[in-house]
Amino acid sequence: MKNIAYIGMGSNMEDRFNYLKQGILLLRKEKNITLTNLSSIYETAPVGYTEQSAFLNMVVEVETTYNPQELLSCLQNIEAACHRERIIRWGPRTLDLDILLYNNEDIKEENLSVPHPRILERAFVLAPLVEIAPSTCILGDNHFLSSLTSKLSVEQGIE
Ligand SMILES: Nc1nc2nc(S)n(CCO)c2c(=O)[nH]1
Repeated sequence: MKNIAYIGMGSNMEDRFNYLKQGILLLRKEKNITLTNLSSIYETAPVGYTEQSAFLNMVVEVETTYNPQELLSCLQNIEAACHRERIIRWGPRTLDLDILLYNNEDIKEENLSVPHPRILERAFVLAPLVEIAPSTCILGDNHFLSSLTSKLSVEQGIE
């Protein structure tokens, strides 16, 4: 069973570009993951914890036979291989890999929420995501994020 997932990638420590490249190379080595699309790389100002360097962000589309927990574990192993140390929770990192979307599934588990809970607040995620997967962000169809977006719009009285 092939699953489609979108993974947010970010780095703001040391050689940021090389960490993104390393992350992509390690993803490509995974036999249960096929990279099917890569966004451009965006340089973005830090949000949340702003006392840190600018990030390089991108989003990759993958096909995978991993279930969400297996995919999460794989991404955490790749982060560790890129010397990811969680010193300050929202602080600088060599490589950050977040599951943004997994099919159209709504996952709420102790260690995993998909769609990513802050996806709609983060231009550094939405810009690369809409670049490679516009249908995930267009109102009107039944894609889960669209329904999330439209729900947010209604809640905020936009519509
Ligand atoms: N621009 C930008 N700001 C951020 N703040 C946090 S936390 N992060 C890490 C997101 O998991 C980022 C990021 O990747 N990019």
